[in-house]
Amino acid sequence: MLTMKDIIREGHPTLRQVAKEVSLPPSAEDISILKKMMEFLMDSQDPEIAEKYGLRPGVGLAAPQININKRMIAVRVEDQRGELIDIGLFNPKMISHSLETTFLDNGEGCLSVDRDVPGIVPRYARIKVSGTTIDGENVTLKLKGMPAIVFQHEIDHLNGIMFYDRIEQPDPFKQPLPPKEVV
Ligand SMILES: OCN(O)CCCc1ccccc1
Ligand code: NI
Repeated sequence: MLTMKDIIREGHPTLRQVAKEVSLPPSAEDISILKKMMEFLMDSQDPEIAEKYGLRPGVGLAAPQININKRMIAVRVEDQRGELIDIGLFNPKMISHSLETTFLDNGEGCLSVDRDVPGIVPRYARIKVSGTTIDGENVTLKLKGMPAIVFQHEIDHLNGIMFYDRIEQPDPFKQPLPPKEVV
């Protein structure tokens, strides 16, 4: 099982690289890696297992965070209806997004960042993501709310982007402007 020692921390060069596309159909090895990433999220969200193995709870994980420079992400998060989105994707791609932006009031964190970095992290409010599942199925997901935010955080990792890169400086709590009204 993956534990925190498998997760690289900021300063490790892999977190700043652009990850490579996974060749499809996925190899047995890539499938195994993505399954382990999904299992990590499940373990990290189980209070007993998380406590036993010292896991920080996570709602998403990108392969570069375990020092694998491949375009693979796992997401395990509830949507606003309380539906669990529990998915691993090869080569996820944001194919469209809303003009409208959103953000988490308490900002974001990262399993690869062992410090609090306060500030507003602007994200698109609604996105469409395409990708290939563990079963080799091509899917397109329409996402909003927390799932949309988590997917954007994970896809950023595949492009070497950390959440704090998006915090407005010097005013980290400056509210992003709403999209211009189309008159
Ligand atoms: O890359 C995933 N990871 O570092 C775990 C934290 C995920 C996450 C936390 C807050 C908002 C969006 C995503
Ligand atoms: Ni992260």
